[in-house]
Amino acid sequence: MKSEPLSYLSSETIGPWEIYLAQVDRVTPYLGKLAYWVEDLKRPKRILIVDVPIHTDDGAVLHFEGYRVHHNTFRGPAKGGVRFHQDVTLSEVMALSAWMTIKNAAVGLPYGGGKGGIRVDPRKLSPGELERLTRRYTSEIGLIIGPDKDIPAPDVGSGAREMAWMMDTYSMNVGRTTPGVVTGKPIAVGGSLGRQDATGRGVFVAAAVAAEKIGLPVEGSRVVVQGFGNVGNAAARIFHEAGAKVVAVSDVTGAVRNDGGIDPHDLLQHVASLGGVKGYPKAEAIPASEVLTVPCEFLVPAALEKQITEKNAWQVQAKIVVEGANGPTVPAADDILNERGVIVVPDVIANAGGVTVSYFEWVQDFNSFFWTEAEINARLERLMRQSLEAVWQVAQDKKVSLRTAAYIVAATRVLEARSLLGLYP
Ligand SMILES: NC(=O)C1=CN([C@@H]2O[C@H](COP(=O)(O)OP(=O)(O)OC[C@H]3O[C@@H](n4cnc5c(N)ncnc54)[C@H](O)[C@@H]3O)[C@@H](O)[C@H]2O)C=CC1
Ligand SMILES: O=C(O)CCC(=O)C(=O)O
Repeated sequence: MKSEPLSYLSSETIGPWEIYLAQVDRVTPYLGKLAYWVEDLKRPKRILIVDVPIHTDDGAVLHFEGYRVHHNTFRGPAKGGVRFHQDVTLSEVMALSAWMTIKNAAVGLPYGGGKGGIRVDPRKLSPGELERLTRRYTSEIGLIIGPDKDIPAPDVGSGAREMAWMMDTYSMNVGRTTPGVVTGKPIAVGGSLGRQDATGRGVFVAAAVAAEKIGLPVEGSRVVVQGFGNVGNAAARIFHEAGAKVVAVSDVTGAVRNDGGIDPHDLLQHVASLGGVKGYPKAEAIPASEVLTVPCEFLVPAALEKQITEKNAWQVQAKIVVEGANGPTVPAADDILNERGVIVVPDVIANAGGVTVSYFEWVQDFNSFFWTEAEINARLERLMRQSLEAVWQVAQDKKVSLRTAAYIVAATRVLEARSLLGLYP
């Protein structure tokens, strides 16, 4: 794979939306006649900013800012998660929605791209306050969501519980039970088996396919995971079950390392009782910033954007970076890793397992007919394998990084749809 030009964009100044635009600029020369339509990729179709007021438990009124962005709907309804985090910005939600467009197209799901978020630290709200926040937000964005318009799902800070509240609020507002309005719901209200672990499982499959390509055995390999939430902990468990050794893990509370291996199931119990990996007694505490540079075969960033930058990319000691998170690597760091021969399996493929099983959930909800977990996992693995194999081939043929190759596949699908739909009038 040939290296691409070093980027002038510094991680200090670049925001998530600019990162996405830089990624689109890199793919444009490979789009042939479809480049005529590339501006479509650079503009979200629709942005909704909402005020979300709630009553706190002590009777005060608090206001939060919420967003729902439809980046694109050429290939189907918008689809993507909802983030509850204190640093959520419109630029971030725009980028996250655009990455959904690319991801859904890269794996061939019949969706456009959307994403939502509320700037809130959910750890500071009681369960009652969180429920009121989620319900009010759902009503506020109710105009633009729906099973055939835009289907939210979990992202950072939200999970099955919030999806149940969203489904119930939407259902109340439209007067009928509507499971297909959200995915990632609890099984009891129309959720899918396998969705909980699907993103982490997809990360594992992507890692295994990339490893096969370079003759690297997963069994006995070392894995480092940044972020031990839905994606990170599932990925760690599945790697561990496949015989890999998880040697370092971090989350917002801190980082721990044990070169002899950490049992992610045991770590999960520690996190469940103490709220984070900090203080895990069977590993050594290390500075959180060091986790990305611990020697390993697989590095799985599974937290937030802009973690691998031009500052630490030289020190990354992994053979393969598998992006569980969205946007963890800035373009300048992509170039450095490429230069150093570190393979980066990009977010838009590596973490597509979540939305893939969301798609299965949506299909099951429409049919009111539910599949077994074995069927779901097998279909997930097949789709992830096929998608990464196709992207790998493009990367070889065009001599580009896997990220640019994934964008070539995805942008071609999105813009082909645009060219067929035409412009009105
Ligand atoms: N939940 C899903 O199905 C999908 C999630 N993703 C992406 O995966 C990433 C993680 O999402 P989830 O696991 O769902 O979120 P989560 O809320 O379940 O977990 C986030 C984890 O990241 C940790 N974290 C936060 N800031 C950190 C920091 N500065 N350093 C280290 N760890 C930090 C948190 O402590 C927590 O362990 C996000 O980028 C998200 O967009 C991508 C595809 C699907
Ligand atoms: O499951 C989904 O619909 C979306 C998951 C998501 O937000 C993502 O892939 O980044």
